[in-house]
Amino acid sequence: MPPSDFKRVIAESPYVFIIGVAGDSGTGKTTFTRAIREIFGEDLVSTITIDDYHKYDRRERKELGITPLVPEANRFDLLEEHLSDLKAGRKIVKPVYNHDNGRFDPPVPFSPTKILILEGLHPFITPKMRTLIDFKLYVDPDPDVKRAWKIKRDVERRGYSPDAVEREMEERKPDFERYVAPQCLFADAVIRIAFSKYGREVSEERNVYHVTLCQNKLDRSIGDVDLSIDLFGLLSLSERDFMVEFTTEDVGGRTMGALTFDGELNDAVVRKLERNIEIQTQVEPIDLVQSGAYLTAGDMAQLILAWRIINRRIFIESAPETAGGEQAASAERGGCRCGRR
Ligand SMILES: Nc1ncnc2c1ncn2[C@@H]1O[C@H](COP(=O)(O)OP(=O)(O)O)[C@@H](O)[C@H]1O
Ligand SMILES: O=C(COP(=O)(O)O)[C@H](O)[C@H](O)COP(=O)(O)O
Repeated sequence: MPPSDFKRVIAESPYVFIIGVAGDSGTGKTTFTRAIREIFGEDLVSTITIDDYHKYDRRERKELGITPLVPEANRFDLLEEHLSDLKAGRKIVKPVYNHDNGRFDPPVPFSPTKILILEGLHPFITPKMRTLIDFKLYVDPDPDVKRAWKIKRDVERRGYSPDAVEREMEERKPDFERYVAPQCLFADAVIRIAFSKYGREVSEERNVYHVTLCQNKLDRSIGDVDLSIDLFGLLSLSERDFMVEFTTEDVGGRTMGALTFDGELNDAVVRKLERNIEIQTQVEPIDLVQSGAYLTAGDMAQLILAWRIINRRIFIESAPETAGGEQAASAERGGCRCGRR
């Protein structure tokens, strides 16, 4: 497929490709989802947040003494129905949860786009949801990163006090461990985020993190992307600290390839890498360097993930009958999370 054809092929195909993004509150799901929308274009991508499918409003949850992490506090039957409709190209009328007041706004009409992102606490919780989702991502920041992100966001944008956020995080921990974390066993890719090894202030001031992308093996590669392309030569062009490492990691009993980045790359290096990916895959990679002269480790992980999602989408175009199957180990196996805590 010529590079420029990729978006046209998606736009013209009837297939609705669903990307699921799972993770705890404040782990970067919405931020990541926004980046994917920018990469593929607003006309092709829309997002559903699973918070809209809460069964109870904030006051009712308080009265019942349950957190939104408990599956029974959510309308997964309705969500399954809606996902099936959207996958079949049908419009839905979607509920809306309002984070400002903790209540529900009137439902809104929602039309399917060719790429649909489903993000929230439980996208992989039922077998049907797992079957409907084509690419599953689990975001897993270190507890100290998660704490810093969640406090900042909930204080600045949702009107909570830092103490209230900390208290809530503590209260939610058992339900997180029980109902949200095990979903990483179903993921095609897991993103782990730690503060930069070059210093926490580098993370806080320049948004540079130590990011590990754990991935399943590809269904079928659209060309082996050889990232070893004189990587040393490339990296020595970089004006700032940058590291890349490839290992394998145990993710709940599965061995996944783990690609770790930390630091920043300047645009000359990134353009060379992008060009190399383009030549090898025949898919035009997303132009990520437009936003600034430096690309962070997190941007780099997003680029690889976006390429991986494209790969899966092309695979489905060529073999639609194999799409959406159960791919990972059962969550019952071992009952562990991402195998690292
Ligand atoms: N990749 C990232 N780099 C830097 N900060 C991030 C990143 N992802 C999330 N954050 C911070 O964490 C906060 C919560 O992220 P958000 O995407 O709203 O989480 P979620 O949707 O999982 O609840 C954001 O407001 C932002 O401050
Ligand atoms: O856990 C989450 C998920 O949201 P997100 O992933 O967007 O943080 C929220 O706490 C609930 O949706 C309700 O929260 P509240 O009672 O605070 O409205």
